[in-house]
Amino acid sequence: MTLDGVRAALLAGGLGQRMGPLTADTCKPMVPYAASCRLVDFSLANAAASGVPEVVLMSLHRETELAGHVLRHWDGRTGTRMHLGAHDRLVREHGLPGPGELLPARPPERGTADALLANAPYVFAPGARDVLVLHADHVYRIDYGPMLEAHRRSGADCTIGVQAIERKWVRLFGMVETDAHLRVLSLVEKPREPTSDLVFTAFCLFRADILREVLADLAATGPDGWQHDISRDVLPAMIRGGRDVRAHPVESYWADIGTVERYHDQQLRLLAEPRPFAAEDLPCTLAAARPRFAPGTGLVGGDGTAVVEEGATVSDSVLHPGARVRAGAAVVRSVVLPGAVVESGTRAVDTLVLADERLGHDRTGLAGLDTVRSG
Ligand SMILES: Nc1ncnc2c1ncn2[C@@H]1O[C@H](COP(=O)(O)OP(=O)(O)O[C@H]2O[C@H](CO)[C@@H](O)[C@H](O)[C@H]2O)[C@@H](O)[C@H]1O
Repeated sequence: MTLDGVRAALLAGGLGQRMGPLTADTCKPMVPYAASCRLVDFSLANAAASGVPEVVLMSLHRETELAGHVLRHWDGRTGTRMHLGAHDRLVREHGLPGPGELLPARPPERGTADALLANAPYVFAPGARDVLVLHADHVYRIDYGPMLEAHRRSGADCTIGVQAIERKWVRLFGMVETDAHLRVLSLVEKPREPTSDLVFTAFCLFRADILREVLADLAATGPDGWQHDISRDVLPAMIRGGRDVRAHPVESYWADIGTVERYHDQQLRLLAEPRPFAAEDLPCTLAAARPRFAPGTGLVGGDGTAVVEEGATVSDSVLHPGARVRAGAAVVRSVVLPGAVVESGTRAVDTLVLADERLGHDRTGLAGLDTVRSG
């Protein structure tokens, strides 16, 4: 099935400042994940598997690397075309810039709504009846088909993903209140004292004409009249203005990877039963071979791409392709990134082992990750 008349707009421009050393040399969407892929691959895999005809990549930082990855692995996959926004023609006619060269910089953007405005000629080009907003740092598996079906059946102006979570975490998200018919009554971004368990999963479907109109109205208030954000401005303006905004409950596993801690914890969560992903469902772009779940050991980059030497101990961990754990080393509840080496006689516990360090001492916990890089 294809999602006719849907164009996805992928938010992939955040700096990832809360990702610590993981984003020192790359942008957040390109951070390795789940022993098989990069963060951006999850939303792209969902789009491709759902039959979204076109995805507009809305990136800002380290665009060349991201654009190269997206074109190489995802352009044309199951018929889904990747569009690089303002850079699309340039890259398709002249190829990606060579080493040391950059794609032309774009003016700074203040929030997610600015990304839509800056990419308006591509997001709103003819052919899009609905715009599907996606994020490059979300780990989940979904078919957007049933969501589109509900959206079109209800005639909503916008349909947003929602998930019920523990009340104490709601303050970190956009909080949603609905009526019994799933009509959204309010969306409050990062509420201090939450009054609902429902949060916005941040992927949503807008009627393209309505989204364009609301963005134009907000832009007309001047640069300081709003916060340039989809959750803080666009959706509240629609709700206030009496537009029909509906909630689409997401029951399956969904995680937003915003911090180093989430990055660590949610990868270990992949190992817990019920497993959110089977190995064959993980997008695979880091190596040709799929990773495997090894009982007790964890998730290991496939077919010799991650090496656990004889006499090494690895438990409940994620080993990316190119990682090596030497004989006599122990890795416990840790994530070992591509190319990282854990030397003999050392213990890595509840931590991340980065690519450009050879871990030759004991380390427990995530604190101080910024200072242990040696590369
Ligand atoms: N100009 C730009 N161009 C391209 N990409 C950009 C961009 N500005 C930001 N982004 C990207 O868009 C995403 C949104 O990030 P924000 O930090 O604004 O929101 P947050 O993730 O906290 O909450 C949001 O996501 C949670 C769910 O995780 C919701 O509950 C909440 O309502 C919602 O605001 C990030 O992935 C960021 O990298």
